[in-house]
Amino acid sequence: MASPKKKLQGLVAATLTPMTENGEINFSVIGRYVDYLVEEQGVKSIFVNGTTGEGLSLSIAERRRVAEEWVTRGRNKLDQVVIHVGALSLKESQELAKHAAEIRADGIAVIAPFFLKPWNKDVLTDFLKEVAAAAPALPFYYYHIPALTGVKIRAEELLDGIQEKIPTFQGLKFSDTDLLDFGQCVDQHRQRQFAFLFGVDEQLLSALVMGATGAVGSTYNYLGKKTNQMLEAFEKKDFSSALNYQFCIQRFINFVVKLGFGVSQNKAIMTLVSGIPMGPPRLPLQKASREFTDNAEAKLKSLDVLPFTSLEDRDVEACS
Ligand SMILES: CC(=O)N[C@H](C=O)[C@@H](O)[C@H](O)[C@H](O)CO
Ligand SMILES: CC(=O)C(=O)O
Repeated sequence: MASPKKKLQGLVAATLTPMTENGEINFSVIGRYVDYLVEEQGVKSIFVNGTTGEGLSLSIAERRRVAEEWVTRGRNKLDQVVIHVGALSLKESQELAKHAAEIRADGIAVIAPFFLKPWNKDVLTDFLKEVAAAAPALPFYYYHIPALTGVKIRAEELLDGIQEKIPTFQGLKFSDTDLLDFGQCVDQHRQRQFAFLFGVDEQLLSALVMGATGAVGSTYNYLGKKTNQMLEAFEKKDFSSALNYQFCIQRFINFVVKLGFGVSQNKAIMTLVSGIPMGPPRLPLQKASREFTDNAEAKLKSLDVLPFTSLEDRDVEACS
């Protein structure tokens, strides 16, 4: 059984998968990427090969190599490296789970299969159980993202009795806006020491109120520092500061959502903010436009959330 050694908590960056202009994975920048997260963003845990990492658009061989590179580069620098091993094929998912254990990742996460779908809780649990069993020593997290998988089984229902079926079950990554469902997951399992990781970055403060123990998200790659300030304010019960930080983050996310925001745009923003080239996404995604990047840059500057912002760029929106 998985040792509930260290609980996954705080901010977890959902890593982007850097690519070269001709669409191959650019392994050479992953070391710099780790240092950037730790030193510039104060983010010490990562979630690899998920939505943001285009995990489902990579081959199994690529997913293995990407996972290996993050684990290797993150050694002695990162707290935890969780690998998303979800796939449509149970066999592939098991292979990836086993591999994650071999390379000594800190945990695995799985989304619901989304083409031929499980239609009820028991079938979904059976699938997850088979994957978890391929890595019996690794903490297992269910990754709930109904808008993308189309599997709308409520997390609260799924969690009911799950540890009896999946002894390594250790928590939930909840990427949905249904705070009734999320709150009931926390309420019903509080005593079990599960990790409740929220995945809608622009609403994290509401999830903290509901008992989230951490968060996994794409924007922590470049808004990690700002979000950490929100977490600190929340810890200190300084709710008005926490709300100011959340609103600041929301102003940015709301702005880019209106322009069209997803993995491609996250790659462009991360390249801009960190200076580390993330490259284009892989088809079926398309590279963000130059216009998007220019607009996002101007917005980040006006909000004063980034190191590159100079005082002259401040305006009334600036978040302090
Ligand atoms: C659908 C998706 O990619 N969700 C991410 C994590 O689950 C989030 O980090 C979002 O990118 C973020 O909340 C912005 O909407
Ligand atoms: C956001 C997230 O958790 C993912 O990219 O999978």
